[in-house]
Amino acid sequence: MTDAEAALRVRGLEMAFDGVTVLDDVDLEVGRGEIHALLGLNGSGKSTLVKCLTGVYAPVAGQVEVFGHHLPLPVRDAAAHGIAVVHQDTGFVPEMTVLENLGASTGYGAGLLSPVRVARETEVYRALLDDLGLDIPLHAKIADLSAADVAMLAVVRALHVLDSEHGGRLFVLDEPTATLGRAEAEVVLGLMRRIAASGAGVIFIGHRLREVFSVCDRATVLRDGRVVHSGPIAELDHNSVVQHMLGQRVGSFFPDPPELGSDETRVRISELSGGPVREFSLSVGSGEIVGITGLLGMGHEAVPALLTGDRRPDSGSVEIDGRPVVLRHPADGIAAGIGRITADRLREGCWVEGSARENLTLPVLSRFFRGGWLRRSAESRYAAGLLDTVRLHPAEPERAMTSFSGGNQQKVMFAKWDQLEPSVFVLHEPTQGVDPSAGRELMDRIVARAEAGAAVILVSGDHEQLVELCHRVVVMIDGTLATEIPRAELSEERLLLACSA
Ligand SMILES: Nc1ncnc2c1ncn2[C@@H]1O[C@H](COP(=O)(O)OP(=O)(O)OP(=O)(O)O)[C@@H](O)[C@H]1O
Repeated sequence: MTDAEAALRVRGLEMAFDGVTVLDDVDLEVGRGEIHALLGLNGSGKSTLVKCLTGVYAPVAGQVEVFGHHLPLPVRDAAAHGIAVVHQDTGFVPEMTVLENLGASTGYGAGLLSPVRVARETEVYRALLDDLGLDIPLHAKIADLSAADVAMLAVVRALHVLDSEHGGRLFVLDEPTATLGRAEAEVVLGLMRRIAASGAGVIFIGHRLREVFSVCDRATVLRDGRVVHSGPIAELDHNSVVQHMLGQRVGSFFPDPPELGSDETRVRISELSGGPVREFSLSVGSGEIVGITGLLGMGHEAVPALLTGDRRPDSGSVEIDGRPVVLRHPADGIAAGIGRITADRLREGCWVEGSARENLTLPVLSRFFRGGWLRRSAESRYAAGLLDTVRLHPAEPERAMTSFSGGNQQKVMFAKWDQLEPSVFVLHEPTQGVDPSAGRELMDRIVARAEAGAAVILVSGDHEQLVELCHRVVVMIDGTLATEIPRAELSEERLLLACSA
């Protein structure tokens, strides 16, 4: 690649946390107009590399060139150098409105004598959202939006930086589609193609390899902080990518669901209504894995909160093992034996300021008190054991959640709920942000939980996962159950058709 063709050149990048090397002599080249996949298992160093490019972290050594300009390290004011990023953690302030969040990120009205120009900001962002076909109210609070809308807004914000006077040209997307259904992910992928076609360099970090293959030109694979492969995407396939990530051959990416032994109903949901969900009925048997899906906004993403007491239903009933359960509060769900993995781990379900131990033992803390004293070492040993069950290495329970990679945070959340051996396990996008190998491990655990007798409800926009893992899948349209597809008839095409019917 000549100087004129390169959007980004990274040479010999080194980064360490507390003396532990996490990026080791990393080279990366991204051309103008190219979409470049940055791939690797959870914790392989992808996000850290991006954070070095944006100045969040100061690398120990290395060189970074953007469009032929050598950037002194640590990078300062990445946007001014033309680098726009959508991070996994969007950093939006939940209590502020969409407009306030977007405006704050580009510094409107930041000076003493430059008041916030609400009308102008509204106009600019309305036009950007309209351009992308997004119907997100600018005056809604971020906290009230779905995870998918928030992901889209993060792209809008980065796009605005690219369009701004800073004139950004290198667009980095760190798992922008992780919480999105297929149709919504397509919007983001389409946006990436447009940005690349305009001559920008695009780095795409994602674990959904189908998306990577559909949109990327070249790929670089990191393993334990080192580049183990870099080249055209056409030279790779699903298996070879995963082999590069793992450094060894892998088996299937999905386990089969367990054989169904009995037709005993574990959970019966009858005419449940609340939020966008209307008169939703579903029965799931012991050992059964049932998927719920739909296009964004069709109500499937609101079902988990109704089933776990996070949102009080307006009407309808839920029975577990023939006994009615009242779901007014999350504690009601836990008491009834309902476990829940939330789709948005940073906002719900995870205490990000806490350690892995504090997160893991929260639901069972009383077990570790003796004579009014917390037996910290027993608690810590127990937490380490749980980390081992999800093969999280290193199994260091005292580490802050913020220092775990996104996929490893998801593993901690899984272990937290799985330890309670729920009789109904409601999983909302359980493998989002998890690499294919760790995803397989989590899915094995899901199957094991079903084999142990739980009714598993898998709410997901990942059609491939639903097809492989579920005994049947129900599709929601306009808040109600529209179609039910048995395993024998399940295919991604069938699901897509049912969702868009
Ligand atoms: N602030 C931090 N302090 C200490 N260690 C960190 C910190 N941030 C990341 N790490 C460690 O650096 C390594 C690389 O993490 P990074 O988040 O870059 O991985 P990743 O490839 O982006 O993973 P994922 O796909 O799960 O997002 C991991 O071992 C992680 O635990």
